[in-house]
Amino acid sequence: MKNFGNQVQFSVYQQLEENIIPVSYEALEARAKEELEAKPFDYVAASAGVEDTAKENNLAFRKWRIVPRMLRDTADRDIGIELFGRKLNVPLLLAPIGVQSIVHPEGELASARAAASMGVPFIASTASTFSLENIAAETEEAEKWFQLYWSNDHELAASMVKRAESAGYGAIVITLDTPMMGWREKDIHHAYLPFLEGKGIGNYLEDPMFCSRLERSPQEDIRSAILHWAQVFGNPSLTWRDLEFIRSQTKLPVLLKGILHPDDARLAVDSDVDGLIVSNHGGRQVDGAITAIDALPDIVDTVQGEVPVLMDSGIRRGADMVKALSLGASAVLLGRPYMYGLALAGEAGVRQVLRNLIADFDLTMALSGSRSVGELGRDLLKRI
Ligand SMILES: Cc1cc2nc3c(=O)[nH]c(=O)nc-3n(C[C@H](O)[C@H](O)[C@H](O)COP(=O)(O)O)c2cc1C
Ligand SMILES: CCCCCCC(=O)C(=O)O
Repeated sequence: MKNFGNQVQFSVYQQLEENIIPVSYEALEARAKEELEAKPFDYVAASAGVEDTAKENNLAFRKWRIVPRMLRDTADRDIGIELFGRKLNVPLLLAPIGVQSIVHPEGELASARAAASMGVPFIASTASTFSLENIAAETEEAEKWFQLYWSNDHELAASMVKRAESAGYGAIVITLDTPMMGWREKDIHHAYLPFLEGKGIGNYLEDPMFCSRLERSPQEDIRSAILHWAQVFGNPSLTWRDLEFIRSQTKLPVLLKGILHPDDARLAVDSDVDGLIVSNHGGRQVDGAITAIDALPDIVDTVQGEVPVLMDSGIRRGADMVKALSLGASAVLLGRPYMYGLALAGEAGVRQVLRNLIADFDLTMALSGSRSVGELGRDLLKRI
């Protein structure tokens, strides 16, 4: 993408393009709160405990300041990168987010289409409303990854990985931080878990291994299928030794999501994984956990470039992207902002969230004196 920020500014200032959703993240969230019922809004917006980590995820970015460089000829620039041998328009992916139909009936299908139209890889969650095959069909050749919640039924986990490979997904992301749900006070207050209403289990209901475990098909007895899902969803007994099993099931790159400790980063690299995602799950799991941007530098130093290190949790604006990439992230994942775009305007809303973020990133990078992502480095930042 060349000089994308200028193109967007031009078309918006000239009113060639309309703003269909609020531009600022804070206004976007506030509008989504007005539009959605309390239960689904809180499911997306809220986090674990007193939500300290969720708040700090955003504030921690402010402890890093960009020190822009001048007279560096940024007239002609390119924000593309290469990841696992594929070219990406921008160092950005859509984070895996489950059960998107609670905010919009087209859920993941709309988000995946918007991502594909912007050249941004979509990471489909195991907990998607729609099956991974249906999501893949919406995006055809576009780059997409599959996120695995590793069931305590190993054959079910293997079956999902194989389905993802057949459906054209380009990488497997194993999320390690959610073998069970964190203590999410607002959801508990509402007594709300969408999965128990049969939402967000499309990948299970269409899985032959899952269905083979049921006495009756989900069409005949959805209640039993939901109860079985609740029994097999997570696997808190996994250890580093188990990773070899998933590795043996696929030739795709395997990334681990939810790494925060440098020692775990080392163990991951030594376990032959292909990439890491530094993440605290948007503060939804361990309240009080270190923020992802604070965890990132030590992990990058530990990994020493052996595998790409991606990050999420708190990416809201272009400056956040510049800071994460300057600290050594290869790319970042966007989470809640696109869910609010989806809630307000479906596919077009997600596209506009992406448009604004990418334009902001392009301009912030250029105004800081870099022509390409490869030029971003720690020398551009000061910690205050
Ligand atoms: C509503 C919601 C559902 C999520 N579902 C998943 C999921 O199914 N799998 C997963 O790995 N992460 C999931 N996440 C975590 C995101 O992938 C990402 O780590 C998080 O949103 C980053 O925080 P941020 O959105 O505040 O930037 C979910 C997050 C939200 C808000
Ligand atoms: C039983 C836990 C399912 C969680 C799936 C969605 C998710 O990751 C989230 O944060 O919410």
